[in-house]
Amino acid sequence: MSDDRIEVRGLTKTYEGGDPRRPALDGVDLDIPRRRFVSLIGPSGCGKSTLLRVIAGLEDHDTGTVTVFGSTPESMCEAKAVGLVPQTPALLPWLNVRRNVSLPARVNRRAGRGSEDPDLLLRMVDLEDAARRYPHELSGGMKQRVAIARAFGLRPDLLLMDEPFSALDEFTREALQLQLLGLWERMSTTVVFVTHSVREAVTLSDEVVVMSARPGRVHEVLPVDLPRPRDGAVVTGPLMHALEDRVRASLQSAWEVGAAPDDLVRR
Ligand SMILES: Nc1ncnc2c1ncn2[C@@H]1O[C@H](COP(=O)(O)OP(=O)(O)OP(=O)(O)O)[C@@H](O)[C@H]1O
Repeated sequence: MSDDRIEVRGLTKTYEGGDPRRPALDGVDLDIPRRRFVSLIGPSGCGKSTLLRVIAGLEDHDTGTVTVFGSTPESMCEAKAVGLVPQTPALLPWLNVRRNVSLPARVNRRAGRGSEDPDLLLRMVDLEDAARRYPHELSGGMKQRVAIARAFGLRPDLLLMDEPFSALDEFTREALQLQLLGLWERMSTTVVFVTHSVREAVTLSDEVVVMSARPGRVHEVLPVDLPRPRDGAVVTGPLMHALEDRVRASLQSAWEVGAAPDDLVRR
């Protein structure tokens, strides 16, 4: 057990009422060192969200072990050391943007943790001018920026993000990716990011974890040796395209594993 990484060993999980021959997770092994940005990608239903929720301490598992920087997921969760950004931002509708973003400061004071200056966070996601607006007055992209700023406000040791940009148009998505990287570089948080976009996974990550369905487990971990910052020249360069092709090929072979007859898969 190490305090400088997330360690997942032999993790299995079958949901109540689910078919025991088709666990959501079936022997997941994974190491994520502290301060890395790691993306999970894989076919629909391969268990990405389930893995995220188990690491977050929000979901039980059946067998195997999960330790997050030397602690259990549940104790990390209780200590407010883990943040979760879901696909749909859950903002408090009766609080304006600034008060939504400053909410963690109050929670953190109770948990004895420091927190980040809300005005700095709003600047970093380019929302200073919207500080007094209410959630119903914001676009989808703005709401997600508020949710991300708020999540970083907790100064979490670990931030788990479940397809946070999937509902956004491509232009907004790319702008938010850059803002997210800016926050991550400043806060040195460990980020685990679920996405269906190969380009997004490669743009953001130090490593891309490709998962297979049936069995739901790690198929391959691909390092992303692109320089940072990931500016225009980097994300349009030949190395970027080569890495995207590499991830696509891995996804294809992960998909072929999932498409194999059950008796072969489970042998
Ligand atoms: N609450 C639940 N109850 C029962 N089964 C569930 C539940 N949540 C997920 N599952 C099942 O577990 C498996 C993995 O689901 P999960 O949502 O983790 O996959 P995913 O890779 O995140 O999928 P997607 O990419 O479509 O979001 C699927 O077969 C799904 O139907």
